[in-house]
Amino acid sequence: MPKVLISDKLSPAAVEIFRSRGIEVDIKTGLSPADLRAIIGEYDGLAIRSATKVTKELLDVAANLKVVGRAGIGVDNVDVRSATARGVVVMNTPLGNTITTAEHAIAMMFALARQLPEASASTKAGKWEKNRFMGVELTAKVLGLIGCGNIGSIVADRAVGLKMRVLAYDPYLSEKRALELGVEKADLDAILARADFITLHTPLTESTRNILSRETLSRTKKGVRIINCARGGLVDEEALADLIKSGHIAGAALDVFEVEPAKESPLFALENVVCTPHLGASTAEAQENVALQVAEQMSDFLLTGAVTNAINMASVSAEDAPRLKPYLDLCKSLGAFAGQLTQAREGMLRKVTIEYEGQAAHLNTKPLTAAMLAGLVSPMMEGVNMVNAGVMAREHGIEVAETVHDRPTEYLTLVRVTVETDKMTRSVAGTLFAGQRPRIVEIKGIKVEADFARYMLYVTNQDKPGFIGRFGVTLAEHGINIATFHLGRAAQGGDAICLVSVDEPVPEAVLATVRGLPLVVQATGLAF
Ligand SMILES: NC(=O)c1ccc[n+]([C@@H]2O[C@H](COP(=O)([O-])OP(=O)(O)OC[C@H]3O[C@@H](n4cnc5c(N)ncnc54)[C@H](O)[C@@H]3O)[C@@H](O)[C@H]2O)c1
Ligand SMILES: O=C(O)[C@H](O)COP(=O)(O)O
Repeated sequence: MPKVLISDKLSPAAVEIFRSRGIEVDIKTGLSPADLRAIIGEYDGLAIRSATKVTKELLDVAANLKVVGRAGIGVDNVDVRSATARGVVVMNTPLGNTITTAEHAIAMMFALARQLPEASASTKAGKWEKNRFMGVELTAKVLGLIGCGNIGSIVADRAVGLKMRVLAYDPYLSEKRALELGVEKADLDAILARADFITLHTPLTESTRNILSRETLSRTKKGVRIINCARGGLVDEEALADLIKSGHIAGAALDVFEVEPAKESPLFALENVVCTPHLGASTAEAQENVALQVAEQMSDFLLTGAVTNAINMASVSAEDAPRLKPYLDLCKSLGAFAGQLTQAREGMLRKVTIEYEGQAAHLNTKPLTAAMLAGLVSPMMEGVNMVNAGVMAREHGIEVAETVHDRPTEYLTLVRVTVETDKMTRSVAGTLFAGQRPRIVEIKGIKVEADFARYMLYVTNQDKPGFIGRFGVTLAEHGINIATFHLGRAAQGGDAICLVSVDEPVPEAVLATVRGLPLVVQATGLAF
């Protein structure tokens, strides 16, 4: 039974889902990195929010970990690169808290415009300072959005409802989408120059880090108010504090900070600054949504192989997962077959072409290609699986091409892999027998029909009398029992192949003897 650790505060809905799906779950929040490292080896899944840091050091000792599920959006607390390298799927819940976070940004805008926190504190202190708190109206003001994805779009929608004019800066925002949202597509300079309020809704990346820097902040319209409910690090906090003190910026509302938990900041002492402790996603509704979603997604993955909302792997829907399962086995085995032959012949792998024909051409081929690559490169690289095979292949300079054929095929369904090295090109094709059982049907264009077996021996030879007898006797002399025996040839008297399944691995010394037999071109032992 898979075992999952919940290491941040998640709605109890998650626990219920895991348990109802038969997954063992432990809840241990607030662990130190060392304590988490000490126990992570026990778990197949780790469910987190933003507090747990999934570092390379943690992943290095997470021997059984298969999936990290982020109940929320941002995965900047996860070393996705290291997770991918270790073959761990990282998934998030991209829509569960978007409305709640957009509402927090709007709430922050109102709080800033009317100085609600200070007014409330002053009133509760019995001061009744009616003349101190003069606000500004939002109607007809310009709101500048930096980032107009899921959350930015909802903020835009609400702001349009408030009769604000909305400018949006987002390199991926199309004119059509801007029109639909009722926003004006703008560049960053236009936002800096024209916006009365600027709100950030991008992830923290190399291109967005410090997007509101001292330099860009100093080019904002005088009296602008800044809202950040996205990520700390998007705004230079020190520069922001200086420009508020100088009177150029009228105020700021921050839910996120460069260092969290934020215990001190030059901004905390300022009147026109509203701060919340990363509460953007903190509503009962959003937390229920993300907890349910992450638990469903992680359970589906651990129990059925379905992949939803993964950052580092192609999706496999719950509906597709059972249909793809035999194909994943077929592709992994075909890849392993081609990979073991290629390794044996010591050519540098340059290019892999994967062709899908018949029923296979109508499937979600991305995971199938990933499984094929995993099988193919695993004889050459350690720790490869479907998550990291593509990255590993790319890192080793292997070009990967995928072709889907819409043409009649002899088989109901067919997958072919062609491997090019600097010495040769070789292809292997397979089908599913009775829709379930992976079967090899072609090697190097030569027809052959064989099931995959745990141990196999692949021999190429000249099609002349005498080979089969000597080969059988050689194996018998070494006590190797042949379970199945399959032959194929390109033409009478031409190149021939022989694929046998055996009950145990064929020792290298026996392979050497087989290679020395008359008519044998090469012999390779295979394990699946
Ligand atoms: N405060 C919170 O509790 C809270 C809650 C949820 C999400 N968030 C954060 O909000 C951010 C946005 O979330 P989302 O769901 O809208 O993500 P999203 O991926 O739907 O949208 C992000 C948008 O940013 C745009 N973008 C990327 N680089 C950009 C750049 N250099 N300049 C301008 N735009 C750029 C993208 O094109 C995309 O449209 C994330 O970082 C997320 O972690 C915070
Ligand atoms: O990216 C997110 O989803 C938000 O930052 C929410 O973070 P939290 O789950 O820690 O509240």
